[in-house]
Amino acid sequence: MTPIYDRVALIGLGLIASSMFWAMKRGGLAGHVTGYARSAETRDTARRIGLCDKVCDTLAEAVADADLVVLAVPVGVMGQLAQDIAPYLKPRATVTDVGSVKGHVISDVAPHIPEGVHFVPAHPLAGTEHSGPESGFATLFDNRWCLIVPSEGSDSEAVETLSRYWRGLGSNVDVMEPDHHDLVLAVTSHCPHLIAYTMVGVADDLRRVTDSEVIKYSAAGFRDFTRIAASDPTMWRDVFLTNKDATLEILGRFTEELFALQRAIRQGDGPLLHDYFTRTRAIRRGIIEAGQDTAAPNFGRSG
Ligand SMILES: NC(=O)c1ccc[n+]([C@@H]2O[C@H](COP(=O)([O-])OP(=O)(O)OC[C@H]3O[C@@H](n4cnc5c(N)ncnc54)[C@H](O)[C@@H]3O)[C@@H](O)[C@H]2O)c1
Ligand SMILES: O=C(O)C(=O)C[C@]1(C(=O)O)C=C[C@@H](O)C=C1
Repeated sequence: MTPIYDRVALIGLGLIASSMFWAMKRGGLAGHVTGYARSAETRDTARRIGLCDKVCDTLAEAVADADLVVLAVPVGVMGQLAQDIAPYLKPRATVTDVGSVKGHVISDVAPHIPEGVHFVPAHPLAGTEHSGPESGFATLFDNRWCLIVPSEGSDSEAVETLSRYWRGLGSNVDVMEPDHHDLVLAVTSHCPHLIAYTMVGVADDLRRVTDSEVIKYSAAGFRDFTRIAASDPTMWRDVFLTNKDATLEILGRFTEELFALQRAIRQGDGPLLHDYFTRTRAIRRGIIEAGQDTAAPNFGRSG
């Protein structure tokens, strides 16, 4: 297959960048891939496992000839990174990101993108609780959505080429406005993570009372929470600090619903609880019927 980009640079060699590298190789999407990570230890690991055709010791070398530069670092440092790479970008290159929040990333990154370089933000709706260069795998993006969130004035040809690239990585592609993206993700990803973090925190408090029983008798529901709550603390701190308005809006609604259910339990209101759970079961069934239940733990992992 003819590569979609001759040269790709991956900045930040964690779960998403390493999965992208293996998926690019599988699909023959890039001629040559450079990689850069901040720490020498991560760069050494990347070299040892054959991640990237060349692992560079400087940002300048990694991005210099790249047709596509992928920012795959926590959302809180995207702006600084864009500023650092700006002087070395090739004219007509495309810069993209994979950050979980879009509005904040766009306002932090866009001002640093030089004239003649295209900026096309994106977000793959695929991940695991693991992080780092060794956590990636080629099938991570298969049959998952990637949302392309063009910033003001994004070049339409650059958007089309990046969409083709994401389809080559295995994803379905949709285009979305930044504010809408951040609200949708607050509902489907950000607040569920916060709730999981909270529930595991509650259990941890309780553990002091029940000793190790929380771990020993951990039921499937709680275990699902602990998987999510094991996700990278830096990444998730940055998500909440940068998607503040949308997550606070959804948490407000969540708290109201929780109070309503709490009152139903106190008042022994069985019909309310039954109706509520019937409605939520229908949502789950709708997801399965739409073929979207690809988020099960380790879905698609080979080992
Ligand atoms: N993990 C997921 O489920 C998931 C899914 C979709 C999108 N994302 C987004 O993708 C991005 C990367 O997440 P990940 O899961 O690959 O994280 P990760 O922790 O596996 O990797 C992030 C990498 O960025 C590096 N890094 C951190 N600060 C840096 C800096 N200032 N300069 C250079 N490198 C720096 C880290 O050392 C690490 O190698 C984040 O913006 C995240 O929001 C994550
Ligand atoms: O499957 C998981 O472990 C994830 O948390 C992946 C997940 C999600 O919430 O679905 C997490 C953050 C992203 O930005 C996109 C995907």
